[in-house]
Amino acid sequence: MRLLSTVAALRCYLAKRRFEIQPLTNEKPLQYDITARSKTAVGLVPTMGALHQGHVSLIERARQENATTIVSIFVNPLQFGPNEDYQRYPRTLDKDLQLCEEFGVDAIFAPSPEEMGVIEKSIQESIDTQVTPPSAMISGLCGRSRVGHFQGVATIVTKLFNLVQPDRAYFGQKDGQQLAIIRRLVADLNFPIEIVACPTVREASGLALSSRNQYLNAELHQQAALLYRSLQQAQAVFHTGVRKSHTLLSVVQQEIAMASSVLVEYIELVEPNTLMPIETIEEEGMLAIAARLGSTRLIDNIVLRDRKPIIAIDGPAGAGKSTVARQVAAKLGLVYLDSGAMYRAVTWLVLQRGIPLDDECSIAEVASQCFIELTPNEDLQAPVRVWINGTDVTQVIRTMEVTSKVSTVAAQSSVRQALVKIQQSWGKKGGLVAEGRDIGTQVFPDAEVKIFLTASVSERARRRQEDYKRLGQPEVSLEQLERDIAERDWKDSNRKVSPLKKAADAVEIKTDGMSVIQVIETIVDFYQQKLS
Ligand SMILES: Nc1ncnc2c1ncn2[C@@H]1O[C@H](COP(=O)(O)OP(=O)(O)OP(=O)(O)O)[C@@H](O)[C@H]1O
Ligand SMILES: CC(C)(CO)[C@@H](O)C(=O)[O-]
Ligand code: BAL
Repeated sequence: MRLLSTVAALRCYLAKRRFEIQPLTNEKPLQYDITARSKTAVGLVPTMGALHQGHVSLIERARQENATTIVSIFVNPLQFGPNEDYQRYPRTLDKDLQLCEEFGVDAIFAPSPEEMGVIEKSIQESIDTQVTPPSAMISGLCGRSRVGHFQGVATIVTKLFNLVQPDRAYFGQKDGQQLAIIRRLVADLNFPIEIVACPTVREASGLALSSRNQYLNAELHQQAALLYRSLQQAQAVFHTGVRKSHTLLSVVQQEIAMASSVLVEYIELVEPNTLMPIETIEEEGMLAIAARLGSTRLIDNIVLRDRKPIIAIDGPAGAGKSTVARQVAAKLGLVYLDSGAMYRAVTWLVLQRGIPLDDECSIAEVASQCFIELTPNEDLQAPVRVWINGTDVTQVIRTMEVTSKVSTVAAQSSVRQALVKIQQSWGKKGGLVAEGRDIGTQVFPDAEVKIFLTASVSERARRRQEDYKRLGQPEVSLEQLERDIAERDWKDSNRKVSPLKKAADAVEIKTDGMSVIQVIETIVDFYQQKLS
């Protein structure tokens, strides 16, 4: 692990690293490895140090998804107000280094304020260029008492993004307002960076881990657990069907009033992306709290979601995902989101327009402007009906030509980005069974049920041979099919964009020796157990 403290060293390290890890095109092991990481991606975990298990969860996620993981440690003066705890903030670099080493971080970037070009003053006193998020996002919640805080965060995060130029950056849901502001920053300033939100890690008492918990004495530490407990009380009331903001907020207020030493700064219910206050939860709401315990200011939040469940089914080619997903959806009265059909529809459009498959820029243009509709077919055995730009392509997307080109088109990052956006907009209300390579990891990381459907290479080769036989296609040897499948697995799990990966919280079903009906029953049982 490298410790880098200057911009020059960081840039040199990244340039070398990016050169060293160029993928070797002929390096294609026959062994299928779902734990393989994207070969060139860089993941950034921005922190202020005093690392704890919350940070470790971000690091672990970054390690899973990238070839290189960089942790930045910088107590940023710009985000502290004149009366805040900048001087007192815990600085534990030696311990942080040990922890990063233990969890496989590749490099730490720990610059001084001078190196970052910021004087040790608040944002109001800074004379340099600043990044100001939309005022509606920084004036409520923490922004009310921490004036200038989010300009300080946005400015330093922009600098870190420009310095590291990561493919992905990892932030905790605990700082929910920060997360929404950074997502907006990335969208508004067109940073080509994926923002990955990680769930809040908590102590057994429910208290969210925070570097500031060290400030609490034993008694306050115990009382601090009330923050999350009060949010959980409101969540329980929400689950009984209450949607009104004032009722949910008063549940939190009543609960928190039990501890005299907890001084509430705010309790608010906002839309999690725009941070606008909401009266009634239509789809989702972030219930957020900030409170003082003695001189320590703590924050926490919980996202309340009123949506029907989503089942995410991922797995390698030939595992039977589409057959299973369609029938699971029908059994449970959910909509089947056929992502394969969406990628086929874009492929059809590309071919129809005569665009060469290596003209990624023209394909990006087509994908980012297309309009796709899917409607379930009454007949369970028949495929979902698909329209692209108003043309019904249900039949034509099943031709050999589209079949042979779809994986090349689907591997292009612009295509995946465009389609993931559409899928996520459909998923807002839930009630879906979606199937693909990255549904549980990228498209719906908060899906209620995640299944990883797989089968051995030999089993999938055998099934494909049977399919070909049934369709009257020329016979292909099992060895050839096994080689093809292993190669496709390798490509799917090693591509830079949305690689095939089993989500950490997915249940694996290996279908060797199982009938389709048995697989469907297993998933339906699991769904019913999980949601009961
Ligand atoms: N308990 C946690 N679970 C998940 N992520 C967390 C947790 N605590 C902090 N993070 C995330 O770690 C990143 C760095 O946060 P930071 O270094 O400010 O730590 P912190 O513990 O939140 O400190 P503080 O509470 O003092 O602000 C942020 O993206 C933050 O959301
Ligand atoms: C994102 C961040 C590292 C910027 O200084 C900080 O706000 C934090 O630790 O959450
Ligand atoms: N948003 C976490 C860092 C801070 O409170 O300044």
